[in-house]
Amino acid sequence: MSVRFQKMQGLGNDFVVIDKRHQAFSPTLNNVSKICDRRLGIGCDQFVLLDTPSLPGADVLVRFFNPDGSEAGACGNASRCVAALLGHAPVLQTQVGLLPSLVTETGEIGIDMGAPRLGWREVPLARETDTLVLPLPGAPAACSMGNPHATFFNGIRDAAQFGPELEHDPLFPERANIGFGQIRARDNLRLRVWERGAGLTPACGSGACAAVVNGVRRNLLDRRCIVEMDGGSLRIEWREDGHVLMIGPATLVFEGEWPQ
Ligand SMILES: N[C@H](CCC[C@H](N)C(=O)O)C(=O)O
Repeated sequence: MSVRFQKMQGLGNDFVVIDKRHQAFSPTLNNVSKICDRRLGIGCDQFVLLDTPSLPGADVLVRFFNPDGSEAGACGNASRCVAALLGHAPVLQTQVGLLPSLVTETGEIGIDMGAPRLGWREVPLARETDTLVLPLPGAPAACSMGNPHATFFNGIRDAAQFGPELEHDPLFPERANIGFGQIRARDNLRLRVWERGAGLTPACGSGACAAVVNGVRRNLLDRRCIVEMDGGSLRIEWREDGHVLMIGPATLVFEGEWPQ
C-alpha cells in the first residue's frame, strides 16, 4: 500500500512531506533514511511529517527528521514549505510551540520562528558556558531556535572541512548545526551551514535565524538582516518582542506515491 508525498524546496534545501492525517504512515529510522536517500529513495535534506495537532490554535502538527533518523525541533525552510503547501497562512505546531505563518504581497512565506533560547542548558551545552563566546577555536556563539546552532563569524570557507568534527564536539550533547558566517554589512550576512544529521545544505532557515540572533548579540549585525546562502537569501528580523521572523520562498517541486 503506497503513501502520497510532496517534494518541496526552499532555497534548494529540500524536503519530502507526508501528511499522515489522511493516510497511514509511521516514521521509523529505516523508512525515514530510505526516503531521504538520493539513490535508493526519493531524496531530501529532511523528511517532514504532518499530523493532527494537539494545541489549540494550531492547524497542523509538523515533525522534522534528518536523513540519519534524528528528529529536529525546528526547520525553517521546511516550515515555509508546509505553510505554502497548506495555504491560508496556517499556524504550525512544532516542538517549540505554535509558529504562525504569513504570505507577503510577492508570494513569499513568512514564519514567526518564536524566540531564541540563549542559555547554555537550552542550546544545550554539556557544561555551564557563556553562549556568546564558546570555548572553541574561532570562538563561535550559540543559541537554540528549537534546535542547537553554533555560529562562527570568521568566513564561510571552512564549512565542509570543519563542520563534521564540530557537529560532534563533546560541548554539544545533542550535536549541533554549525554556521559559518562572513559579515558583509551590519544588515547583510553571507552564511553556510553544516547541518546536524544532514551535512552541508544549500540553505538553512533556522541556521539563518540563529546566525542573526548571535550576530546581534555580538553587536556585529542589525536586527533586520539579509542572510545570503548558497541557495539564495532570506530576510530575517529579530524583533523587539523577542521573536524571529523569517521570510523567503517555498516551492512545490512534484508529488508522488511512495510504496511502503
Ligand atoms: N534545514 C533546516 C534545519 C534542519 C536542522 C536539522 N539539521 C537539525 O538537526 O537541527 C532549516 O531550514 O532550518
